Amino acid sequence: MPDTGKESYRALNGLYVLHDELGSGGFGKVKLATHLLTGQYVAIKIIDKKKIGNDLPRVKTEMDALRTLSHQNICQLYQYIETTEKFFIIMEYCSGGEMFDYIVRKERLPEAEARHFFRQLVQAIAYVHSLGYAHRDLKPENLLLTEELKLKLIDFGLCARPGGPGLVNNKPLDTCCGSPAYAAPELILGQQYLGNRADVWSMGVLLYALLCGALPFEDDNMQLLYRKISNGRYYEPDFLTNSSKELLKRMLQVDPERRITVNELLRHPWLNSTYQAALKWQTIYDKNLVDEDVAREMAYHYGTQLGTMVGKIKEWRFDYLTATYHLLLQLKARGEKFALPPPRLANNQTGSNVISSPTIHNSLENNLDRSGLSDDDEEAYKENMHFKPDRHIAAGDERKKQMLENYSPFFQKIGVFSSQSDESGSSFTDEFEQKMRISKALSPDRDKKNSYARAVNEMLHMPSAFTGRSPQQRILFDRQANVSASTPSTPQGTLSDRDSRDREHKFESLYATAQHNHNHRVVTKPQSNLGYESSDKENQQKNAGGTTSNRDRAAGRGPVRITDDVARRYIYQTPQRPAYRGNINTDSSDRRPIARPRSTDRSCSRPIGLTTPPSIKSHNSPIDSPASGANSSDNGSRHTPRSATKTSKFRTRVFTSLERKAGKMINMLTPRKVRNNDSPQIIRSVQNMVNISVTSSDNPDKVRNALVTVFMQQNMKYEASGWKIFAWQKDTAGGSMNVELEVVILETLGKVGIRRKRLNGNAFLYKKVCEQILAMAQL
Ligand SMILES: Nc1ncnc2c1ncn2[C@@H]1O[C@H](COP(=O)(O)OP(=O)(O)OP(=O)(O)O)[C@@H](O)[C@H]1O
Repeated sequence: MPDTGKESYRALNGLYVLHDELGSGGFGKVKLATHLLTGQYVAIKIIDKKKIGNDLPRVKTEMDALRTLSHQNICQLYQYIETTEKFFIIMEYCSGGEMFDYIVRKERLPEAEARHFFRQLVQAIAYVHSLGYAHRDLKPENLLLTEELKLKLIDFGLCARPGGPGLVNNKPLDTCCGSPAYAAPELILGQQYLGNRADVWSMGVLLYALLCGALPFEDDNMQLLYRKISNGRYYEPDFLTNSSKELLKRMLQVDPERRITVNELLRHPWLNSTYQAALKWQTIYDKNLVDEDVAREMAYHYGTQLGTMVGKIKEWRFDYLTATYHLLLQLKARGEKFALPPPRLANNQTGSNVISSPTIHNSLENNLDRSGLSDDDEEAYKENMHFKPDRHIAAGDERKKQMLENYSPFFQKIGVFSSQSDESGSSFTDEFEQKMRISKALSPDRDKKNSYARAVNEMLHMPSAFTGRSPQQRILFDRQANVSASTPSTPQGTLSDRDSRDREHKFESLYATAQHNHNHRVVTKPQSNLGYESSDKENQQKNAGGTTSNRDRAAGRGPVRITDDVARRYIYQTPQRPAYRGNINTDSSDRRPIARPRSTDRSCSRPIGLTTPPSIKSHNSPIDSPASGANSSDNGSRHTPRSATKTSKFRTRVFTSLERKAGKMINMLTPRKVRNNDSPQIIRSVQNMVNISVTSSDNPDKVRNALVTVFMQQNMKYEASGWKIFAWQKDTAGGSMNVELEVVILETLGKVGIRRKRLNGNAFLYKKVCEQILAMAQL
């Protein structure tokens, strides 16, 4: 049966609302989403089972690792859902984007800042190794940043745990994997190797990239690249300090036996220079400890005893409960309110005798050690905390249209709820969700709007299995009952001391809030202590007026005013001009969308020096993790390794930024609206934009034609749709790169701009292509 899209996402109904795409891999995509109960953003990796085929073990490997690993510098797994068609991996959302983009923006990092990031990477890797894992695919694309520029390691699809749980990483592996430019010599020579030693080499390459803005080993020719790596000779720029040079030398040591170990790294003077405290690599999360405040809040919401709730949390089932716990814990760590909607039952009592850690996460998580940053670094750091890469901004209007289609049920719900707003409590999302599912399951072919509306209506009158009352009756009951008398005390006081208005409106506005916030770009920053960056004047004005704050709204608290304006925003459309396609390849199989190839194992059995380059098919080691053992080699031809696409075209000063050359360092911005269906998107704010090139033209048609002409001249594959042009190109490592260029109008400058976006693939190639195209277009 064909994948009907929405149907295959049914498992998320009532739990999450999907938003823009954050990135994509060979097997699927990663989407931004809102966790409805807490109103917090999450990232959901959606993997299509049909597409992964024999690579299923890689997903299992990643899942096993993510379930085990929990560390402040590793992207936290929240929930895992498997359906017949898909895997949904729900994770912490890292809104700061990829480390790669950060380096690109800064060209190269000052030593203190490089140290600041590198310390966090070493912490993560020391922890990973301590649990017997090796990551084996370390590169800047797999390091994400949070809004606060905390580093988070992702992508454990290639990791190995050779010794099994709890054993030190000392059993040799022989599966060569990862990205060629980051691979250790012993890997590319096809020798057996120790995963932890190989990771240290890749970290050396990473450190070099941070400090120099270039890769130490790079060549278009794979054979030459391998030769350079196995010789271990690289260029040392003069600006590197002696201490940096010494550290790099020890990490990029060809002989793994002589290479610095992670333990030595932790104590190395370069890492600790100017820092007051030694590196704390241990995790701040202890699975045996549950935060009492958070558990109490959840117990209150779910109408159960505290002891029972703690027990449930400690099962770490990675279900919605686990996700809710982690998200609340994060809110608490940031010093924000973490209230859930009112309880389903108002008469449950608290338990006691709980092992709890009310302060541990809070105190540790907030104490990211910045003592090694100078005042200047700190300023630059703060400034960059507001940097957000392009891909995290609202996507085009086509997506808005799609969202309108996808989420019309939510508007149905909003309609019902707003008419009930005085009465509606917030304790019935579960029933609602259940009803929606039942309704959809029973009548998949019926008009969805009607079935949702009916479900909502029925739900409002459906007697609860617990109380026998319908939600409407229960709201009245809850109001009459003295809730505070039956609610447990918390360290902050009784629950009734809290903002009851927040609670009453919470569920009523959950669905509305998620969509409203997202579409109005009330950025639900996980790190909202940095201040809100709403671009929505309406919201800012409301804030100034002292009504519901953006923060409250972002957290799903407080009433959401649903105006016609909200609905209007959904109808902005991407200009639907007939798509015209490049003249290169008319074979439909070669058209967009091209899924980003994943990193994958590749065989290194053929040592360097042979005329035929090593195959990129995988071969497996019996010593390797059991999961990786099932990766069959024939799969290598199905999925081009993403890693192979990322690093081959790396020249000296690869990070030389296009924006810098143009003197137009520009930051992320929020798209507003389009003028009409035939006009490009209008960008109002031009402050700090990084992903937009300003042209000298005020004629969008001319700019678009110029771009298309260059694509044609260059014989590049492209496809134009409306004001967007998608292009893709193969790189020497066998992968590909996809770029999107969009013609936009920069309102304040009165000029046409070109918004660039790397959809997937080799980041370095992306930069090069963008530079070439824009230079040739002479705009
Ligand atoms: N938690 C997250 N928060 C924000 N963005 C994310 C998150 N996880 C992934 N992304 C984005 O999605 C992209 C793809 O993610 P990821 O590398 O995990 O996919 P993949 O399919 O495993 O890719 P690969 O081909 O490298 O195996 C990342 O490069 C990143 O830009």
